[in-house]
Amino acid sequence: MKFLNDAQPAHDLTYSDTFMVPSRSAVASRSGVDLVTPDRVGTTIPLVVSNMTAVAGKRMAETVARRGGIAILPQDISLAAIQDMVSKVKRAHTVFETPITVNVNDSVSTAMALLGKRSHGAAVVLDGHRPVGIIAEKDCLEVDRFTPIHQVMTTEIVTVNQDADLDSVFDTLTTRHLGMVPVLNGEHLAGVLTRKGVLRSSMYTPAIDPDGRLMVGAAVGINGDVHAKTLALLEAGVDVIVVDTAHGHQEKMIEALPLVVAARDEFAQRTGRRLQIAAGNVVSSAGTRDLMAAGADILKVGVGPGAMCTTRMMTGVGRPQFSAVLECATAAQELGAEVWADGGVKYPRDVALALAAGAASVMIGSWFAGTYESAGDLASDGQGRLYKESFGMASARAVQQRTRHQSAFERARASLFEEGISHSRMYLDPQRPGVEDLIDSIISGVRSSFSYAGASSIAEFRERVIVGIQSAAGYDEGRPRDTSW
Ligand SMILES: NC(=O)C1=CN([C@@H]2O[C@H](COP(=O)(O)OP(=O)(O)OC[C@H]3O[C@@H](n4cnc5c(N)ncnc54)[C@H](OP(=O)(O)O)[C@@H]3O)[C@@H](O)[C@H]2O)C=CC1
Ligand SMILES: Nc1nc2c(ncn2[C@@H]2O[C@H](COP(=O)(O)O)[C@@H](O)[C@H]2O)c(=O)[nH]1
Ligand SMILES: [K+]
Repeated sequence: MKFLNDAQPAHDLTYSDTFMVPSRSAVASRSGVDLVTPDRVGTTIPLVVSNMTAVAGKRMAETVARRGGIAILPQDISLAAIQDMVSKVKRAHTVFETPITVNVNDSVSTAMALLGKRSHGAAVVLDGHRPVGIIAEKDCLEVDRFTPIHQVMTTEIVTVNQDADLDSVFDTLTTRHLGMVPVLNGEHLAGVLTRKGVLRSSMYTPAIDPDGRLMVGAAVGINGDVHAKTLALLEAGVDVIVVDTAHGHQEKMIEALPLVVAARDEFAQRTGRRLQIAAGNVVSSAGTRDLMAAGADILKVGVGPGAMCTTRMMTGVGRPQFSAVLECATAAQELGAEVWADGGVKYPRDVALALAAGAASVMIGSWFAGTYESAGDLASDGQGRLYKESFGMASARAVQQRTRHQSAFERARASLFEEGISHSRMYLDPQRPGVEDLIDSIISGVRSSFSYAGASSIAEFRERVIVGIQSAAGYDEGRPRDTSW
């Protein structure tokens, strides 16, 4: 990366302070841009879903991995729940989407409660294991909540065989005006396909493990038996370990990392698979180097940019994120490591700028909280707008949950150090209510950024991109206006 006119900034920069200047480009098509990440995790797009309880669960993990990213399951969840989630992600199909299923004898209220869990807008109705109908929200309007589903479902359903080619499935969906089709393996339901899903399968490459199953990561904290916790996550089948704490550049982290590395190496010796270890959060080259020396392969960068984060207002500590990523990525790459830019992403441009600063991948939490696939339950406000509740992992709410096994005194003490928001509403964008809709917009934005820079890969983008510094008026000029002024 070069600064425009070689102007070294006099102060630290946020994503909003920066812009990229187009260069002469030989990239003929945005579709030709390859976004495979250089962090050796195995993702094919540079997106990681934050380990936040309100965001990353099994539906998020499966959906994001199918499009080439990865979600990190939070450290606050019990091992049994992690094992269950990982096994569900690993059983999910890499092309067919996992449907919502209900039983013919379930009530309409059951279907209504489940429809908001995925973006299909409909559930497949099963009689035993056999699909016999489809139920959508429109079928549930103006009927009694206790009505059995078989009385209101659509029974004339079109299905496709699992061996059908995707082009013909797309044609079937288009000509029959269908939102989705169940995919059958014999009589059994193997998944569903939607028009957008078929298109996406032609544009994205799933993030898969050596056995061809979708990838998922998990986080571990720095307290307790870190070695045993890491081994348990590895045994559960996770594909990357994230050692996560607010202040990553602390000695407890430097002591914990070698324990994580030892567990990873033991696992590698037994299975032949050596996974990457991400650790953070840091915002300086000194922090980067110390955590690398302690064994981190990937550094997680960001203190205070997160949408749920009150650290900067509580403590004054942190660092504007563009500069933090730039400094840490430069230090990491000198020694053969990579960084993830963690937090503060609100627009596709922020992802492109994080990559310009040298990130190998970008972590997103709150933006993805406002989607069907995030972990929370869908709610509706007074005006009928749909939202999900989100909260920070250092909020009173998360700390209470995390410390539930400690003494009342310990819990009260921990609650004094709250550095996050406990309740926030993340509204679903009516145009982009599913996480894949957001991924589409991010990835199309980033592919386009790359083509403006004349880069067809992350390595080339880093090499070629020219970054300028703008005033608040410069940023404002770039915003679209949806009303006259
Ligand atoms: N990226 C960011 O800006 C931030 C992210 N978070 C996220 O919140 C979650 C919880 O993290 P965390 O609060 O570290 O909780 P943890 O439960 O992981 O505790 C971290 C440990 O580090 C000790 N510690 C020492 N100094 C600090 C410090 N300044 N901040 C926090 N811990 C410190 C704590 O001791 P003691 O409690 O006794 O002080 C505790 O033992 C994580 O997912 C983290 O990523 C939280 C804040 C900022
Ligand atoms: N200071 C805090 N930081 C938090 C908290 N919960 C999460 N986080 C960090 O934010 C990012 C996600 O950023 P976003 O802008 O996409 O939401 C996450 O990965 C953590 O590093 C918190 O309670 N306090
Ligand atoms: K913030």
